[in-house]
Amino acid sequence: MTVTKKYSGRELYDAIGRPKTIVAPMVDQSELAWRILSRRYGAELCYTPMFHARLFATEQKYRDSMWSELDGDTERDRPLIVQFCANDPKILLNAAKMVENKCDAVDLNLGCPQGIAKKGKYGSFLMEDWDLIHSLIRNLHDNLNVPVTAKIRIYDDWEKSLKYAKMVLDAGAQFITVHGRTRDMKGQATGLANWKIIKYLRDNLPENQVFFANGNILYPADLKRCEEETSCDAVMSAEGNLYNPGVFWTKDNDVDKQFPRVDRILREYFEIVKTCPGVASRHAMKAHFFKLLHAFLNVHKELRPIIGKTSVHAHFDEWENIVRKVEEIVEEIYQKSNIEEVDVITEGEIQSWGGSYKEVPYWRCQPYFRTVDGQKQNTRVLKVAGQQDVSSDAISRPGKRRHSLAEQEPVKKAKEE
Ligand SMILES: Cc1cc2nc3c(=O)[nH]c(=O)nc-3n(C[C@H](O)[C@H](O)[C@H](O)COP(=O)(O)O)c2cc1C
Repeated sequence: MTVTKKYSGRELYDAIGRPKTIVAPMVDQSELAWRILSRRYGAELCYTPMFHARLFATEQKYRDSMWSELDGDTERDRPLIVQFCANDPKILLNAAKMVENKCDAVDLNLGCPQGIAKKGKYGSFLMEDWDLIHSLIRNLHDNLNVPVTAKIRIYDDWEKSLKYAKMVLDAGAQFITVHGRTRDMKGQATGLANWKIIKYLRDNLPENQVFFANGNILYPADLKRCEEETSCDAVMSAEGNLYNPGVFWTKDNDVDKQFPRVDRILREYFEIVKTCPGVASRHAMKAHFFKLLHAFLNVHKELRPIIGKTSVHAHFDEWENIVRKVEEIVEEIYQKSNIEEVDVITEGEIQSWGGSYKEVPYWRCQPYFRTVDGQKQNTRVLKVAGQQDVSSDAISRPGKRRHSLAEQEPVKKAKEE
């Protein structure tokens, strides 16, 4: 069936309110509850985690584990783009048809760099087979009621990257997201995303093309910097959003929105999880607790094993105890300390990626930095809390971060392939 009228990219972008801030597709992490929370903190468009098209199309159990009746809900979960990995146009279409009335577009994952994606031939391992990519996108473009979009990685070769992006658009992709890393930039070799090539692609694609940039967002201020440096329509964040949902808050400099207190955000998130049907939001909960509390747990280490051993299937009361404990600890911090003096977000030195480092108290959400030696983390934050002082040299560039989850989670989910 050929669809007679559906939005072009620019029409769709306008129709969904010209979003500027985007929650990236993240396996096990951009599920319904997280999206609802992120939207409250400034995310204007969200992607689902990558769903495996064949499993989604053929296995009810898999589908139920990924998708609930509230996903794509017009009140709470839009605008929404559903992402699939696939290598068979018919199967992809079958999967996409199942969600086409519950989302604003369907995205093809062309970025997963995992070994499992290599084995199953999907994600970034389709980069060797442009004909297949073309037919995957074209078939959706011709037959789906909603537009198709694509998220790509780059090649080392800028010209090849440009030809590649043009091919993806020629096939029918209406939005293109460029993650400014090559397929080999993963694990220890993740490195910095290259905004210059993102800009190069932007400049050499049709002016009207809806274009999103992805990579290296740590602070709200990085969003504007990225937009200016790449001329993109909107900026997508994955890790920055996971460690601090406030990363998308740009309306004002409200510290409570940009760097939320961990006790408050944890409570807010937990209450949202309780309202979400299906299992995906529950399954993702433990990982979200750890990330939201990352800096906090470096100080209150005693909570780590408690969270670690609490099952995602445990009664909510067990999780409630953890949330309460965090609330008590932060309450105590505010009672004991002269918070006026320490609870200040100050600008640090300019880092080599171009942004400025901020000193954020450990009881507030903040980006995750790994140190050069991989041993100590968030040492600057501890310094603010008066517990430790270290040289700024101990802080690595964001490029030293390892996207361990980015690399591992898709393996877990897609291992049936
Ligand atoms: C936990 C996690 C899961 C991810 N899962 C997906 C995914 O399902 N689909 C996808 O296209 N990219 C996935 N990615 C990659 C991100 O969407 C993003 O392209 C990458 O992390 C770079 O953005 P960042 O620098 O803001 O983290 C994942 C990343 C993380 C951290």
